[in-house]
Amino acid sequence: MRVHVADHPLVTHKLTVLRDKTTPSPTFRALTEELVTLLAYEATRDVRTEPLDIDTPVGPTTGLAISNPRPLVVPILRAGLGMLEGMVKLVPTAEVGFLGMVRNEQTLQPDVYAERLPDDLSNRQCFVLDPMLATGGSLIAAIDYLFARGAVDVTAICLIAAPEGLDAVAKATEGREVHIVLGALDEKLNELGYIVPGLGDAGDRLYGLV
Ligand SMILES: O=P(O)(O)OC[C@H]1O[C@H](OP(=O)(O)OP(=O)(O)O)[C@H](O)[C@@H]1O
Ligand SMILES: O=c1cc[nH]c(=O)[nH]1
Ligand SMILES: [Mg+2]
Repeated sequence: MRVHVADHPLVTHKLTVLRDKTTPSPTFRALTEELVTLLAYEATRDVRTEPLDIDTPVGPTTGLAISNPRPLVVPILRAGLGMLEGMVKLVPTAEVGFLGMVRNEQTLQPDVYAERLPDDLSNRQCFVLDPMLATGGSLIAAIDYLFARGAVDVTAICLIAAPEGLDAVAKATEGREVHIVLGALDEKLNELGYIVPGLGDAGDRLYGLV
């Protein structure tokens, strides 16, 4: 598993505002979208492309285009939905699938309550969006879904991760092509399974519902 932690002052600045408990939902949503765009730049570094011949007003040249089959972007509901617009702004030709998951707050195990993905993902590059990688249970379940359908590689974009969750994902996905792009790698998980210092419950902060 390849992990990239963004080391850029713009990312850290925006994350600092996001973490602040006084930041209201509208600002939180705007910053989440801006952050995913910055992280997507790194996450799409290995997106598959093919040469494309075009004519500029001055003459012919060969550029490149994102190859078919198009990349699949999969936000994990709810909180991952806050990252979708930022991602598709950068990769407008991507297809979008959805996975709805909620972590049981007692067992910390993810429950899948919605799934809308293409049946056949063979030869597809997939980009999973979820702001928080805590125990890793939700991301492991999402990655398992995608590989079970034939995905060839999966890149997850997360704003914040805990070291415990990152280790769990690395173990569970050994031997598979999995990349993780993070805005920050935090200190630890607390006894309730929240990332410390983290930003609290990302879904609640985005959408204000419990
Ligand atoms: O790594 P894990 O321990 O699995 O925790 C991370 C998950 O928790 C949050 O979702 P949550 O279950 O709160 O659902 P929500 O997005 O609807 O708030 C977050 O968006 C991840 O999906
Ligand atoms: O810190 C955490 C852990 C899981 N889910 C969140 O939204 N935040
Ligand atoms: Mg939540």
